[in-house]
Amino acid sequence: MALIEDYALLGDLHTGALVATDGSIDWLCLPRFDSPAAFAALVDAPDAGRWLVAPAQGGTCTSRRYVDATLVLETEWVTPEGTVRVLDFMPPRGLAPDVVRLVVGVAGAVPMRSVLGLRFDYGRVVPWVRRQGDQILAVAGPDAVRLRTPVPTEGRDLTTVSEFVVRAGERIPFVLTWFPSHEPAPKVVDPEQALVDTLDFWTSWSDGGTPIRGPYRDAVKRSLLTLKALTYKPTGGIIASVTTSLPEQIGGPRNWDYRYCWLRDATFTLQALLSAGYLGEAKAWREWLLRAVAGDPADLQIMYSVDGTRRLPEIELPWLSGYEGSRPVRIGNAASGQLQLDVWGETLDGFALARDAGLSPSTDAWDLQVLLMEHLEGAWDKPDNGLWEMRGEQRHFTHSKIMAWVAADRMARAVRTHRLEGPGKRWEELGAAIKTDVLQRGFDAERHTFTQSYGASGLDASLLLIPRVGFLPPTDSRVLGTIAAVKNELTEDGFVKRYETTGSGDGLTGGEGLFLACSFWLVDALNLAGERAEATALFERLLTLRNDVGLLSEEWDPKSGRQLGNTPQAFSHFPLVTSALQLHVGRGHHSNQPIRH
Ligand SMILES: OC[C@H]1O[C@H](O[C@H]2O[C@H](CO)[C@@H](O)[C@H](O)[C@H]2O)[C@H](O)[C@@H](O)[C@@H]1O
Repeated sequence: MALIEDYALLGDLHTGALVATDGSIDWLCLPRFDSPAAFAALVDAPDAGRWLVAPAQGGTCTSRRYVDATLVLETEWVTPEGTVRVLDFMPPRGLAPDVVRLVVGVAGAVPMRSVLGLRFDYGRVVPWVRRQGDQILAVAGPDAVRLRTPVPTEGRDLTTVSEFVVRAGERIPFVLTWFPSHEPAPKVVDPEQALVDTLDFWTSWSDGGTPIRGPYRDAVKRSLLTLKALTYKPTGGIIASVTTSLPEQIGGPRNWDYRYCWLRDATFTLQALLSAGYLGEAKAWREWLLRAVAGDPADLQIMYSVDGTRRLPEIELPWLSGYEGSRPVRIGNAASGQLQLDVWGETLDGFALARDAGLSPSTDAWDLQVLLMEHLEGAWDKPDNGLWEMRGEQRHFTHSKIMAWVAADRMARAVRTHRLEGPGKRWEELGAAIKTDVLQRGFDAERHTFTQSYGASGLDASLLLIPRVGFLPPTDSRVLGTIAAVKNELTEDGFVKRYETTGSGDGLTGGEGLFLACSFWLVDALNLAGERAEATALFERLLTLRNDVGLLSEEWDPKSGRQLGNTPQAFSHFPLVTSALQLHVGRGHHSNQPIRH
């Protein structure tokens, strides 16, 4: 079984595939990020669908890398018979999704094997497969897949197997294409041309941002490419991750479906993309948001599907055994029905940032911001589920209230400095009232720290964001006290937990790993407070947790030294970008300021 950090990402801005170091694609949803998986071995076993292309002797590759700043993956095996590379990629989407695997002989003559086991509907449906000339066609229900390759294929144990030898200088392609089963098969792509197109697409996207300099350039570029790969091109929606149910603790039940657009995650992603000069993505995000949240602001959801669908019922898939036995495997996400008050603040903060970063104004966008703010005026003092989406009793989360202050502050500022129309004075007064409330009820004067919720003693790493959002100055003693308390009580091996799960009342059993985003937020809080050396040291340790191709999942287990949770995770890659850029420029920035570097 592959480790979570064994996976590299392929993507075509509609969906994504995960390839393990043994050459097996173990996860692929077709045709869209949140469609049923055709390869679900990731959360079960090879029987649940996968596609292996590797030397016949099997085993982990010798090395792999992405080709320059692209999502073309090059996996190399040095074997006793010779050396072979497999180039894996998903070409920019034409009419249909394709996965291309190009086997390239480098030296000697290497016996190779391809084993394709398609299992539609998350491992459940074995398609009917028939041969048509040099291609095979697999059909079941709404799904059809065509595999085209010049090497012979044969059916074996409900899989399609090719055994062949690749010699130095030879290039042997496999092209897999999905299409709706009721439609004619799409035109076959030329694999070599598709390679050129894919390299061009990613290279020109990567060159399109503000040039990144400094020691963390490569890490930042890889994170930006990963964030871009998590955007759904037709709508501009940004998903949290391509996977569902990779566990927050091996064997545990905290396994969630992240193939959706959280307003919180998308706004943070926007901070990273805007700081890197990607205004086009910011515009697409704004359009997506305007469409998704249209309607009564009271009905705002914290998350939507990539096309803005609201209903995301959470169900368990009992036939899947889970990643290393971590059950249940879930699709859909019940958090979509929760009240998470921070989302208003993050969204309005995102709009403020976009304004200052030079995104052209839009009347619709301002009207929406006013409606959101007006709704929050009547809702900010309610108990909620908080940004960690706790499933226990609702309460007054300090972070949620701080983000309500952010909303009021950004809106009052927009009226004041951008001359936009609205009751600026009223919002200023509201901001002041929320601040007083937080300072009185969310701060434990005896321990000199902010607390997770009003009147409670537990801590919460989201409070590290206080200086970044500008709620208090970074060297305010209450901020420094909170940083010290988090470091003392919420860290393990220097990395940060989001909160202590035991006794937290989060409504869930089991525990979880250290949360990577919170560790980056500690970097930012230290950087803002002038502790640059400590911030840099922690940031550089965080970089060592990335896998061989620069990817991070959501969490880290310091005991086993393994990544945990869904992968790759936007919530880990966007703070990598914003922390790195702030370290590059030598000072911290507020969340609504573009990081000019
Ligand atoms: O751990 C409990 C919750 O975990 C998920 O939420 C987390 O991921 C979200 C997407 O990245 C992020 O926005 C949120 O802040 C995180 O807590 C899961 O989606 C929830 O259903 C679950 O309750």
